[in-house]
Amino acid sequence: MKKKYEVLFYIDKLSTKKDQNDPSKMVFSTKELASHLNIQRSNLSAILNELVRENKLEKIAGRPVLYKIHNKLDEDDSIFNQLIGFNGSLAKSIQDIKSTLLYPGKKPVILLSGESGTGKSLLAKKIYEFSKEKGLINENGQLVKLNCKYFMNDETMIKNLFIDYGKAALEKAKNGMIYFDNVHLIPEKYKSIIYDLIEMSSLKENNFMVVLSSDCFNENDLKSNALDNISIKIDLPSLDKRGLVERMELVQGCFKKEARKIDKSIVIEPETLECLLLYHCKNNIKQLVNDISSACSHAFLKNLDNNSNVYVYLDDFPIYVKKGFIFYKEKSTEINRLISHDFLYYYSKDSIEKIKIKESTSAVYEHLEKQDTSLVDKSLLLKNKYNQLISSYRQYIDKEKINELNISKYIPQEIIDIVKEFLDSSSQKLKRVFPQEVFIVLSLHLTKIINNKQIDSVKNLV
Ligand SMILES: Nc1ncnc2c1ncn2[C@@H]1O[C@H](COP(=O)(O)OP(=O)(O)OP(=O)(O)O)[C@@H](O)[C@H]1O
Repeated sequence: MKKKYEVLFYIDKLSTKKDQNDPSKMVFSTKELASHLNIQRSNLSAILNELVRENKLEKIAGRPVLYKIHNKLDEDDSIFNQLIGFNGSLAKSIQDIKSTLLYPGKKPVILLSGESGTGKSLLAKKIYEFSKEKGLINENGQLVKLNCKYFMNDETMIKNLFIDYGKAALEKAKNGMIYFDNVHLIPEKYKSIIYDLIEMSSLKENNFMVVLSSDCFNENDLKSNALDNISIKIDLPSLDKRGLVERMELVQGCFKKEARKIDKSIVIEPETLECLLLYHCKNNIKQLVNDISSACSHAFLKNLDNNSNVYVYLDDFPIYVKKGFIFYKEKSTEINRLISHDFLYYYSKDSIEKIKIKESTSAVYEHLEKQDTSLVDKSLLLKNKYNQLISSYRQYIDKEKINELNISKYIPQEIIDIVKEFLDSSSQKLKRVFPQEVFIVLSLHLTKIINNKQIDSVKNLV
């Protein structure tokens, strides 16, 4: 690693450890740094001045001259910050990768482990870009990707990996980086090629960095001697483990990207966003990205003739996306915090806007009335709307301690009678008993609709 980055990384690390509330403790003299880093003072001064010129350090004039980090490394790290989750589920992994890369010594070998579609290739690309920016690999060094998937069943290809295609790839990766994808797919007897690859990477005439990726389900297959040389293993979380806030960021990012592609705004209903946050994505982010992209192209083709915004409906997605509603109940609190049900979401290439919709024009009801909405979709939509209704009224009912005995304080008697009659006859027809909560919610909801939200006792409802 270039000495310059060793110095910068060291100061950044010390600044993190020192008391950040006391700026006087975040500064360093050349003497102090020279003794810690074991670099001659004259060489160190030259490096420090270069870092000041590059705007990475600030020089504080005086005796002795002091230096401090201009921007913390984390703050000016625009490469990893492009990843969704850089300050959340990926924060520790990114910090570990940076520390490993910047630590003096020979080039590290990094193993990225995670289920399919969790972002291994994208992270490998960011490692390449970061390494290039920090001078760890050559300015002209290329990123070469070898996917074991394509030669796992082809013995000749595996054997020739270092002779034909492989040789050409190694040549191309000289002074750059090789990303060896899906290494767990290499048959056991050929695993030693990974070991050879790692050995070759450090030879002066090759000098490339090695990043490997593997599916975490097959980790045991990797525990062969061939992989003893790995410097660091990074586990990428599956989409379920990233949490809904990050998933929302991913969904929003995808719609913005699609809007950029078609150069039009994309309009999404809140119910669609809910399903996208909740459905089971077997192939993680990759599947989410693909499902959103195909729905957008489907909607775009339907709207080809007009110049207005492209509306992407739940119907444009496959049925398994719509089934996301099934999980609404267990995640309703978090979903309600993230998605506003009375708004339509407009995505353009560089902005997201929310526009209020009236209850009467709610997209859900429009959908229910549409001829081509299937019965399954209708029942899913209704079930979801019902769950939303219950959870939004429940807070109010709990707060006001409303029950069957005191409900007449809040609801006109005619409405109470109508709801009672309706539930009694439904109960007989459907042969089921409705809980008290259903009676209270229906009464409140009906009052709210009839009075157009003007009754004092219910006007604060959602
Ligand atoms: N942190 C992230 N932020 C934004 N987009 C991401 C992130 N991680 C992955 N993606 C996107 O998800 C998709 C899948 O990512 P990627 O191809 O890197 O996954 P993978 O783990 O290599 O997949 P596979 O195992 O199938 O090869 C890509 O479109 C990528 O841009």
